[in-house]
Amino acid sequence: MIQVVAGIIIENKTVFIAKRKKGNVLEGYWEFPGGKHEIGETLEASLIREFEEEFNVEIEVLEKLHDNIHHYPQISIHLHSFICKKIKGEFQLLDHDEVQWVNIEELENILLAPADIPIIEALKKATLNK
Ligand SMILES: Nc1nc2c([nH]c(=O)n2[C@H]2C[C@H](O)[C@@H](COP(=O)(O)OP(=O)(O)OP(=O)(O)O)O2)c(=O)[nH]1
Repeated sequence: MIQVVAGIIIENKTVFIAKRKKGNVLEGYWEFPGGKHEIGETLEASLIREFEEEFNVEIEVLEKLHDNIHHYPQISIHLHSFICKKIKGEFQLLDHDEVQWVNIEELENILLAPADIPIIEALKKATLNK
């Protein structure tokens, strides 16, 4: 089982998602950006590192949103998602094919990585009265 972190950034009621690059596992699927947790790091530190590596932005990790285990044919992942905020920089496309901001209600019409599907409900609940 690998530990994976994913960051959820909401601005103007839309959420930031990125399309996985051609040639990567889950190529063409959209994800909440992040990546594998590395030994010796906190989950939050992994997420900050991944956003810097993949988009050259600095984020602040605000709160845990959800976590779930998903079994892919080749690998099982424990996915931890966190609500984050961009605090510095403009998004640069360094490791994805595309990015977009989508309304939370539109997320279910997007080809999200299968492990990310439960995050949609958690996100709807968390933002219900906001
Ligand atoms: N980053 C991210 N990975 C996800 C999500 N959903 C999901 O199933 N995954 C899977 C895809 C991969 O099997 C794994 C994360 O791997 P990754 O390739 O993004 O990790 P990484 O940036 O550390 O990549 P690398 O060092 O192996 O190149 O988790 C998601 O929302 N975000």
